[in-house]
Amino acid sequence: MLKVPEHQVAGHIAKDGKLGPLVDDQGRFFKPLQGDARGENEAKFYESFSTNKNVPDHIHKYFPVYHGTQLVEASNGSGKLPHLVLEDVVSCYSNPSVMDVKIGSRTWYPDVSEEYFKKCIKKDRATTTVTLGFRVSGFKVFDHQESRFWRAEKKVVLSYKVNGARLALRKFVSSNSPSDDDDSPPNCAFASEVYGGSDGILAQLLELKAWFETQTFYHFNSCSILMVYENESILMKGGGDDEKKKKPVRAQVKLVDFAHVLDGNGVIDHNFLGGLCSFIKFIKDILQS
Ligand SMILES: Nc1ncnc2c1ncn2[C@@H]1O[C@H](COP(=O)(O)OP(=O)(O)OP(=O)(O)O)[C@@H](O)[C@H]1O
Ligand SMILES: O=P(O)(O)O[C@@H]1[C@H](O)[C@H](O)[C@@H](OP(=O)(O)O)[C@H](OP(=O)(O)O)[C@H]1O
Repeated sequence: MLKVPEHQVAGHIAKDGKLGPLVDDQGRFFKPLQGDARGENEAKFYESFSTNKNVPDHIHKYFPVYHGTQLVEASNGSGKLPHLVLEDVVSCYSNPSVMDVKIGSRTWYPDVSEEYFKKCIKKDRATTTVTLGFRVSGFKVFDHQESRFWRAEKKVVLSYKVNGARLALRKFVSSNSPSDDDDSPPNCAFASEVYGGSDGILAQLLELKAWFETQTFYHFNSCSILMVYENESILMKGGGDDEKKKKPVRAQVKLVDFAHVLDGNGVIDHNFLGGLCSFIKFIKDILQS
């Protein structure tokens, strides 16, 4: 039985009769192929990437596993539609905190229509895409004090300027109750466990950066970094039984949304690489502060 994903933080959402992704209980994420070139392009990317032997295994792990396409009953009631069948990257968590960050200082790319260019540049200028080389697209944090999720409001997220983006990255790893109009500064209680450490978010981003410094196969236009972790496992550390103490934090970085990936044609993806470097600097600053 397919259902609407509980932990989706951005993009097209399957509600109010709209077309959006679905998940099953086997850890698979079904993303409908958008009826235009975007769906076809994303499927083409996954076919190419999943069989590309030039991409090292330690890089493949930053992408959802691809299980082909399948006709399934669409969320908008329009009958069976082709869907990408992907690994549901949050299915192994019980209460995941999730953030989607769109990377790049532009989301448009050469040869798009005038209409698409205008739509993109408007949003790129209104958000931190142009100024920072990335923008937060959405996030949710598991609030332990209240034992429930807190979700950032989409219109607030899309209005972030530099300080808003910095604050969001701090809230994402804080244990004091988050809110959009909270005066108390985020305490960054989970920063060192989630962003830091030998297998934390920063280490993973640096591994990705090293690949982006040389890879010229693909240009990842308008693609997002998804960060996921479980704060429950951090809070349980140091107390409780041994099993709980051993539960790993499992902070993960995954790349998602490949509807606008182009062939790299032997050229470095400097739009993604530049955005990634800028994003890394923000994460480093939080760790150092
Ligand atoms: N493989 C996955 N596993 C779990 N969640 C995912 C996966 N892929 C995407 N998501 C969730 O869905 C959201 C939207 O994903 P994606 O960007 O691929 O969709 P989209 O509708 O093409 O978005 P946009 O409108 O920004 O182009 C992500 O922010 C994330 O929360
Ligand atoms: O950031 P938001 O507010 O969620 O807005 C969406 C986001 O900009 C997507 O990147 C875009 O899809 P493309 O990048 O594929 O164009 C989508 O366009 P759409 O609504 O025309 O699908 C927007 O709705």
